[in-house]
Amino acid sequence: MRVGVLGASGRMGSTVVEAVNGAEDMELAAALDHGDPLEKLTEAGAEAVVDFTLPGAVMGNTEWALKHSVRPVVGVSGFDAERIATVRGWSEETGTAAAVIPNFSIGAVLLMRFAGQAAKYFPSAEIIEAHHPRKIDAPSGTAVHTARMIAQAREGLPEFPDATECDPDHSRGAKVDGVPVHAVRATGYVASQQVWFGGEGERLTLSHDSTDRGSFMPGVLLAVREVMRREGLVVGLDELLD
Ligand SMILES: NC(=O)C1=CN([C@@H]2O[C@H](COP(=O)(O)OP(=O)(O)OC[C@H]3O[C@@H](n4cnc5c(N)ncnc54)[C@H](OP(=O)(O)O)[C@@H]3O)[C@@H](O)[C@H]2O)C=CC1
Ligand SMILES: O=C(O)C1=N[C@H](C(=O)O)C[C@H](O)C1
Repeated sequence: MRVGVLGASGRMGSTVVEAVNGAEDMELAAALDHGDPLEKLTEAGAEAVVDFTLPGAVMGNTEWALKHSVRPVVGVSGFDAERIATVRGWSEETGTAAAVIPNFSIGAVLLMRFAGQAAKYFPSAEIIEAHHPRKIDAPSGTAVHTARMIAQAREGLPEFPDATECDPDHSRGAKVDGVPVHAVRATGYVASQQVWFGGEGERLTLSHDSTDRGSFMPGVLLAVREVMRREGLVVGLDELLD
């Protein structure tokens, strides 16, 4: 299969270029970055395109890819429910499959799955995510997706207990789908996340660390293979794991 990469000079994009070049069933059709015309994808016969640009660029790229029958595998963060609905609409309209994957690392995906499983058993839950200081968005896409899974699993249950009345500096974190999320940006981190659950007389902590961007590559290659044989929109790698 012929695969294009957008954001190919970036931290993730350059790692994806290496991974595609190393995959026996894939050929790198085009490696594009800022200023390169998207037409190069169709000229090079790309069937799928992996997008690791930035939140401000990704929607235009995805619309273009879908309208030109190039299947997008989107790794860029910042996908709220509205963006997902828009991409689903384009995918349905064009009959072209797509994938939006908030986190390609198997460990992070399992953490999210376990958080969804645990959520209904605990009255309290908070998310702490930590990333390298060059990340431009907060909270992380992974934290947003995790919060959504926790909120879905807790539908109909009481709100988290919290007596805070005064918090002018938002020390209690951002509320994403009602779940407090705390974002750390610090040298030495690639991508880490913890979910803290609290119950009467007990605590459960789920913790995951990506220490190298190689951790995302098996998931990227899996998503490319799957988007080539599926229809519609896939959201999250969880759907693609056995
Ligand atoms: N889903 C997942 O598992 C993961 C997702 N991410 C997400 O991926 C995204 C990229 O992260 P990262 O690689 O660290 O970021 P980088 O800033 O290192 O890379 C982004 C690259 O995209 C380029 N770019 C920006 N706009 C365009 C455009 N319109 N067309 C083509 N290229 C463009 C940038 O160029 P320039 O610098 O010139 O602007 C840069 O080379 C982020 O949203 C991040 O959160 C990251 C890791 C894992
Ligand atoms: O910017 C990053 O580095 C990462 N971004 C994604 C996110 O926002 O969740 C995935 C991973 O956490 C790394």
